[in-house]
Amino acid sequence: MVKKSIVLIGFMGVGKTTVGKEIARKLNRNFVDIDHVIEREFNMPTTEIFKEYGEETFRKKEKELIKRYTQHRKLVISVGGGAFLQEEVKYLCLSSAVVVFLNISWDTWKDRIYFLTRTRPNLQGKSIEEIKQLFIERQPIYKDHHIKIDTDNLNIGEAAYKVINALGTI
Ligand SMILES: Nc1ncnc2c1ncn2[C@@H]1O[C@H](COP(=O)(O)OP(=O)(O)O)[C@@H](O)[C@H]1O
Ligand SMILES: O=C(O)C1=C[C@@H](OP(=O)(O)O)[C@@H](O)[C@H](O)C1
Ligand SMILES: [Mg+2]
Repeated sequence: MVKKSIVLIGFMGVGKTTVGKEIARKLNRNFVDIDHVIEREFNMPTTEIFKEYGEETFRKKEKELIKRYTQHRKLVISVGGGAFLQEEVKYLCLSSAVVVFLNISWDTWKDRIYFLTRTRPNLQGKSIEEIKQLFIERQPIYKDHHIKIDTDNLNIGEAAYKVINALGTI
């Protein structure tokens, strides 16, 4: 098994946090969810950070923390769906970790929307058409990765298993 840290990327709600936790449990590694670390540092949920300080401040902190955690080996790290908007973050992850893109189709994703809007500032106040547009616009930022896993029709355990299997092949 690779000794590098594993970084999970993909659109909001694809399962980076839940699947990441499960991968870490199965591999007996420590798990870091960058959004959770940011929320702990600001002592408020992401939605409040966006409202109080703005997205730019959030992105700055996100980059700082990703820089810190990608220096470690053997972690499983879930980054937010917008982290790869920052070229430096993308470069840091690709050069020091194994980047796993969790992929989901729009058809599967749209059935999850009701679980997500309350906690995702970038979905709030948007119509389904606008969210679909964001989903499409975001796809290019995930195109650089080491492993791609299609998660449609997989439950959380199956998705974690598929990632671990793929890690064994590189
Ligand atoms: N493979 C899956 N099948 C069904 N539901 C899932 C799957 N992966 C994640 N979920 C659910 O989708 C929601 C968002 O998952 P989460 O891990 O927070 O996504 P992300 O961190 O990518 O934003 C949660 O309610 C989670 O339980
Ligand atoms: O895609 C985005 O812009 C964001 C995704 C969120 O993480 P998840 O991808 O874990 O939902 C979180 O970092 C923040 O709300 C911004
Ligand atoms: Mg998450």
